[in-house]
Amino acid sequence: MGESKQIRVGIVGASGYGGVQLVRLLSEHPHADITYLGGNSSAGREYVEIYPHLAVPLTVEAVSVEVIVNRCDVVFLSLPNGLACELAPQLLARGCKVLDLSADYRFANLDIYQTWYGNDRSDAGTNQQAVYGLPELFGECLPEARLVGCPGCYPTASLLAIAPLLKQGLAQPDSLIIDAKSGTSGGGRQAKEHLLLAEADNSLAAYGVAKHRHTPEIEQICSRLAGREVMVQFTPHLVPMVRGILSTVYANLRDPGLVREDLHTIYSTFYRRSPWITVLPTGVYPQTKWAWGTNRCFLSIEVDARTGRVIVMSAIDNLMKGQAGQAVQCFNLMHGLDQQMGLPKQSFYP
Ligand SMILES: NC(=O)C1=CN([C@@H]2O[C@H](COP(=O)(O)OP(=O)(O)OC[C@H]3O[C@@H](n4cnc5c(N)ncnc54)[C@H](OP(=O)(O)O)[C@@H]3O)[C@@H](O)[C@H]2O)C=CC1
Ligand SMILES: CC(=O)N[C@@H](CCC(=O)OP(=O)(O)O)C(=O)O
Repeated sequence: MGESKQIRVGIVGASGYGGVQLVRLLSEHPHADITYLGGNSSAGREYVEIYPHLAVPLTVEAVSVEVIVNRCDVVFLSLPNGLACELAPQLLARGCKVLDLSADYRFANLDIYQTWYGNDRSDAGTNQQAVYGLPELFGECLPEARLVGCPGCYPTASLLAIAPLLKQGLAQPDSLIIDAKSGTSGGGRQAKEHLLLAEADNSLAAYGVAKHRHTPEIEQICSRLAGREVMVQFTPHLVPMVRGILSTVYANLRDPGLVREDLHTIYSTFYRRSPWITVLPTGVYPQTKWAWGTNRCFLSIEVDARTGRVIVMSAIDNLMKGQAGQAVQCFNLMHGLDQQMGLPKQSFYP
């Protein structure tokens, strides 16, 4: 039974791509009232001026902890990395729950965060309280959570593909190779040269090879699942499309005698209580377009009997299951609500 009262929510970073998804979803959520929108360069602007199609009658305000804690029960921080770790300790101390969409609260070990993100931190105590917001793996921690570190988009797609392999000991952990592709909205709304239409369109390239900051995030959770240190090979690519991630994972099977039907049964059982995960029929491979605008993750499992490798394909919308949709799923579970509440189930197609 969920809470029946309305929950007062704030969104900081409301003008960004994550922020606008949150406004879209939460303005239609039956148990949420948006009471605060925060920003930096957009502060002082009417939200309808920034996003006329949403017709939300609020003004973006400069960030003020005092105002947020007076007006909100929960706040979503959809900000560049390194800002949430300044705000969250103050918000939590004043009784406001926090869902952070950046990387600030994704790492149990802050040394790893500091190595990869370079920000100095003085909030180790706060960081210890954070729950990694991937409900299909850690959902049981969410009802008690006051601080959620929502996962990155590539880690979400990749970990949902990998989890059954490691949790059930089906694959050799150090053989994991992740080849992932993202649409350009993954880079956010801020102007960046490589995301200009003339640069990104009609072209395909890898980036961050052997050094992308989602590598340690994926490794941290793989290590938890495998019960020992795991390293992965992760290569992201930029695709000339707006939304979507397709993550293709390769691993050596411990038992090369397994066939795809066995793995299909194992994955279907593993995700039997996960309404946002669809394990596709054998031989059907996912398209990012099937997840567009929804919180769904489509998985497909194949085995190459010649090499003894399993190949798992995972498709999500990076702005939904990879970001704002997943944050709303976590918000629901934090408040005893149905995890599907306020989240679209069917995509546009074509
Ligand atoms: N895009 C994606 O697919 C995913 C992104 N993420 C993470 O989510 C977070 C948000 O990403 P995204 O929405 O793409 O980013 P955007 O660049 O689209 O938006 C960033 C937002 O942060 C605000 N902001 C920046 N600096 C400040 C500041 N000093 N004070 C207050 N507000 C500030 C901006 O406000 P203003 O316009 O007013 O300056 C803007 O609203 C990032 O940490 C990102 O890594 C996670 C998963 C997926
Ligand atoms: C296409 C593209 O540029 N994608 C982004 C992923 C954004 C994200 O989720 O990164 P955080 O860990 O900072 O939240 C990137 O590769 O940096």
